[in-house]
Amino acid sequence: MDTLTDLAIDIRGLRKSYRTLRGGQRIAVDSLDLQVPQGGVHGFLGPNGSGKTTTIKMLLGLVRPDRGSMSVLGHPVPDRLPQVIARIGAVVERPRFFPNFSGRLNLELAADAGGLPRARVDRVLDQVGLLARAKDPYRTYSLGMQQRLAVASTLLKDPELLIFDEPTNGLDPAGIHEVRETIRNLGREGRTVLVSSHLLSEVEQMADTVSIIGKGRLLTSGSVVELLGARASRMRIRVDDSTRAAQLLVQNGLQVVPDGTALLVESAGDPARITRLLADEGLYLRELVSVRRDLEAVYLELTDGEGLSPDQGPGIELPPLSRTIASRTTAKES
Ligand SMILES: Nc1ncnc2c1ncn2[C@@H]1O[C@H](COP(=O)(O)OP(=O)(O)OP(=O)(O)O)[C@@H](O)[C@H]1O
Repeated sequence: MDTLTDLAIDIRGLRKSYRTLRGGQRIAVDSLDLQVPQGGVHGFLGPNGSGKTTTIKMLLGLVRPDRGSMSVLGHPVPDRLPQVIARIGAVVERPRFFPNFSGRLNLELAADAGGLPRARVDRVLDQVGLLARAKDPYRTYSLGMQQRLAVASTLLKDPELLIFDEPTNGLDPAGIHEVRETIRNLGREGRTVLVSSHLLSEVEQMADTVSIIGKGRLLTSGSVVELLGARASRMRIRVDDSTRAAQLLVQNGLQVVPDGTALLVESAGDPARITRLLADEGLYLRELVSVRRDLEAVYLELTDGEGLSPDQGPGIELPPLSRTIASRTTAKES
């Protein structure tokens, strides 16, 4: 995401406020910066009410921003939206299809309405894995299938950029899996997909890059690997004499933080080195756990911070790791 031309979406300083019933003001989106690189799946993450839908609606010209600039595929929007809309497919609200018509007929009608060739219908049904059920009435489709039909209808015009607002909301695990796979495949085809969600684990599984927002502001963004990798080599160790162990590790150039009765070793590298350093001094590990930072932990740290005050700008530093999930190698020597 380096140069402007690499960006599918570029949002700067976007703001939208709504009037409340009591005559006050609710800021839905507040000085938001969002850069989405071209190609692949970009997760747009934030808790409920953090401004994702409002942002997406502004991008699509459905809601007028108070201020800020937006460009999509190199065109400033909303001014140049008519020039670029044919290259964008979006599913923002629950799609409406005729319940008694088949999936195929529904798409044929959508193709006719959009002036698109009916010949594309079977191709897009195949892309979302619905070809085998194309003849069945829409009302017999599961929620996951209904959502995939909505995705198929956006694919009719073969868009470069796809925008999905919480596409797995209300789906059961099987439906979530189907929709997730469909989205992943679209990213692999080289399209750009912006997908909003409040579910980190879900985005972690389908996104290449991610932006996390809270209270209408960007908290952090980057590749999923970068965000997860930042503290990937942190280890939690437990020994009987943790004071001596900490001194020894620090003397050997390692950064050590107390964690209850355990010690956290930053950038620990090869666990064998720690094991050896300690054992050479007669300190034996009771436990060694590698602590992997997953997106869920990053998200919790950043948004848990509902204490985030309105004047805190974008790109705040990640706070120290207070919650860690995952673990998984436990070596015991005693
Ligand atoms: N039309 C509106 N009138 C007044 N307030 C609104 C309107 N639309 C959104 N809001 C408020 O703006 C804030 C952001 O809402 P938005 O729907 O964009 O968040 P979101 O991140 O998409 O959340 P969710 O996942 O729950 O939809 C919320 O406080 C919401 O109540």
